Amino acid sequence: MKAVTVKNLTKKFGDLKAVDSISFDIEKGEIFGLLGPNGAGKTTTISMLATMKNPTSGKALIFGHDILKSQDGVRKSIGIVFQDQSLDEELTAWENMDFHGRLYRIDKETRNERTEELLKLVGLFERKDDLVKTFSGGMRRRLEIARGLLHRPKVLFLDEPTLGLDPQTRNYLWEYIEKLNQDYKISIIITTHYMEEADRLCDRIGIIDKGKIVAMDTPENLKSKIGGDIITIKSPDYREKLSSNRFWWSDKQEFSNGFFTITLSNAEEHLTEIISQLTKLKVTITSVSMHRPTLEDVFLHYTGRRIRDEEADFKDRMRMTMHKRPGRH
Ligand SMILES: Nc1ncnc2c1ncn2[C@@H]1O[C@H](COP(=O)(O)OP(=O)(O)OP(=O)(O)O)[C@@H](O)[C@H]1O
Repeated sequence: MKAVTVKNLTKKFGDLKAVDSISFDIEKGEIFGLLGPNGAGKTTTISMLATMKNPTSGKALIFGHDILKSQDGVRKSIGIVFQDQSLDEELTAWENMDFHGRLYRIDKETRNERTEELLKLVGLFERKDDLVKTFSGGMRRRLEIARGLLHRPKVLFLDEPTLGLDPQTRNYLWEYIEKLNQDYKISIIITTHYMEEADRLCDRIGIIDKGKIVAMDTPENLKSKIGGDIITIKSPDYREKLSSNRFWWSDKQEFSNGFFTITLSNAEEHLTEIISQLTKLKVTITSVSMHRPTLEDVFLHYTGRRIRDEEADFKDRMRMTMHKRPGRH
């Protein structure tokens, strides 16, 4: 049986199709990523799968439980860590876990056993008696993940698990996520707008834009489908200086957000010539870089746009500011 089956799932808010007829399957033990910019429809998708929002149309099953007809069955099968923190800051780590266990009617002995095991898994056992309000952002996120696993879900939803965390904490969290996937063999659905996160963690990725899945495969296959190497030239006036010019060196050229991107094989052999041609045409070149295709290139290839990192970073900063406000739970 598939862990998750999604068929033509759609969610409309008024005229807006936030999720537009998406379909995918997830295997048992697989880490599946939904990668896309802010507003792409990632949170809405997992809210429907977690029975928190009803779809406008379409169907989804979690280990055979229909998200509309068997909501209890779905809820028992899933653990959720959403973007907004939902821990009680005035309770200790242990108390937060215990409270959650009671909600799921887990008996005391099992609760204690699992709480100890999970707090050890996420490296918080030593801090079990400390109030959550003394925890850093990364520790809180780890505690939320441990809590989401307490009732032994078969599928774990992680909505932007490392949003707003610094790179080092993000790395630690990735290690914990990998470890729990290996130790518990649970299926994990991650939403993220961080390409590196999707690349590192996910067995397969669905690239989502404006409510639609535009590509779906393993990170490696997605990148290799791009073909060749990528040369990125930052230039404010490329478009105006070259207008409709196309060069022999590649039929794959994109211009987006002030960056001119050329895809071709053996890029290093052609780089000097490309730069000299552009210089002759008086194109202003601010910087040049050359790399193997990344998931950002994959996104650009399928959508003609970049994942708007600036906007995402702005959102991260806003969230951090909000979380630092005293008294926020
Ligand atoms: N309750 C709602 N009412 C109206 N529009 C909504 C609602 N929830 C989401 N949307 C809209 O649906 C679209 C998809 O939002 P969603 O939150 O699923 O995106 P996302 O990919 O998760 O991005 P983010 O990480 O910013 O949350 C956006 O245009 C958003 O404004």
